[in-house]
Amino acid sequence: MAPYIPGDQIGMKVGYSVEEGCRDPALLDERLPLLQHADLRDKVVLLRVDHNVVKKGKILDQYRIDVTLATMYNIIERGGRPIIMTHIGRPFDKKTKTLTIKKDEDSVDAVVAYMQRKLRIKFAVPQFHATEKEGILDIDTSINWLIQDLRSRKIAGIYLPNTRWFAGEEDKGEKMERFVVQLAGLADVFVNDAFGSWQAHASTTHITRYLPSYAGLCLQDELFHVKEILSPKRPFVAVVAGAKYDTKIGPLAEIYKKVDKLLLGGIIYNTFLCAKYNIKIQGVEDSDIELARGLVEQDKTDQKIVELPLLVETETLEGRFEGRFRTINTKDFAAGQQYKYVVDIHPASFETKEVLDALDSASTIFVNAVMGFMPTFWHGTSQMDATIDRNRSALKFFGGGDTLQEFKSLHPGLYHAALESSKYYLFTGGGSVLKVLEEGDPYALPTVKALIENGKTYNNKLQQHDQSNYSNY
Ligand SMILES: Nc1ncnc2c1ncn2[C@@H]1O[C@H](COP(=O)(O)OP(=O)(O)OP(=O)(O)O)[C@@H](O)[C@H]1O
Ligand SMILES: O=C(O)[C@H](O)COP(=O)(O)O
Repeated sequence: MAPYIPGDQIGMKVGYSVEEGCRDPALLDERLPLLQHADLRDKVVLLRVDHNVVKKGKILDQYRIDVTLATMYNIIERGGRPIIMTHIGRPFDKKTKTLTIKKDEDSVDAVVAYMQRKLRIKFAVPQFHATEKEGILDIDTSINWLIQDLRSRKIAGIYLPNTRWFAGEEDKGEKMERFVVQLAGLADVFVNDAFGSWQAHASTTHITRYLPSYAGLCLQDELFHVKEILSPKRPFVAVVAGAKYDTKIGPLAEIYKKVDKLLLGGIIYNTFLCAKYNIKIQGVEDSDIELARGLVEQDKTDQKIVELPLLVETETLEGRFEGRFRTINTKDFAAGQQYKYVVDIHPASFETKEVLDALDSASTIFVNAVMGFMPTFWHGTSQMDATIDRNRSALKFFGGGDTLQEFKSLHPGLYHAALESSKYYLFTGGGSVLKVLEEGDPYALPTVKALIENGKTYNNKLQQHDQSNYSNY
């Protein structure tokens, strides 16, 4: 406890301040411009968050929203007026190059409704004209009406439509430039609080070229904690599974060098098995199998990948129908064989000696893993969570939108205990942690690098006033 002495006039103790619960910003790289250092009074603040928690129009786990509320409170308490934005899902199909807006599935409405219920304040969501295959081409000037209401405090905030509904968000050329300039024109300051959204897109990275930009409080926390797995206590085991093969196979090769053991699941594992055993699994693309060959070669000598031997094969993705799914064993794989969809790791895989040895002896475990096709094939993920929890002494880091969401829905008690436990840390982004592990440096994430570059340009100096009042947020 420290005495709290208000102003200069009184000069005596009239209360005390509680030190606990505030992170010391000095523990972060000093090149990173921090929200605490921004001048926010009467400024419109464009805040990028990762509220990518909506599945088919519903929120399954609010964690990623809740951890950004401190940043929102900080902005509003210091006189800023927020325009919030997030991506939801992957509406742009890289293969067909079409952007499909599915209002019932990937709009921000469920997030806005949740925040309004939670905070009892009102947000407005602007509507823009969308084309059929390219999404929204322009932010039109009708938004100025909402900005007027925002400045005059008639509304508490503006929440933009899904950033990936905009043609410029993932573009690399003119459409991106146009979108970024329009976005920047809405605000005075940019704050990035989206640790999970590491990909260099318009609203995460390019926007920093046009506005003074700062790291939000959630991003700061995540950068602080991710350092802990860059120098892990060994043995270090990573479990990587799920669906995002395209963005995760690259980092995996580097991560392989850094771990002692690696367990794979989901589409990533299917692809690896196709490359290793020269088999075919329905839905696994030949081009992806080629990308996995490097990992197979690497593992012939280093033997770090612990095989989960029993898998679940199904004839249909429509459901779990008796007689239409079966257990298969990697021991039976022979070159040239063809399998239907492989949609889960059989729970018994986690009872084999090799797997138990790896997980029970680990001192650090990183989990970015949904083992099966959800919500139907959940059994492998459930067993994985339980097996990992048996190791009471290891530091356990879970990261990823779906990873956390499934952890919560399959083991609600354990999930809530993990939130409070010093042996667990839950990251909002799984792909981001993989990227940090690949780069070996949290400040090398493209989004974070952009903030640092911006700091040099705008020379975001800590103001005396802000330092005394806000450096302990
Ligand atoms: N064998 C499989 N076949 C098809 N889909 C699978 C399979 N295994 C897992 N999945 C799907 O993978 C998805 C989760 O993967 P994803 O890579 O998005 O993980 P994540 O935890 O959200 O990480 P990140 O935060 O990096 O996105 C789930 O929707 C699940 O249904
Ligand atoms: O869920 C996630 O991992 C983040 O929101 C990032 O999503 P992305 O991999 O589609 O960029």
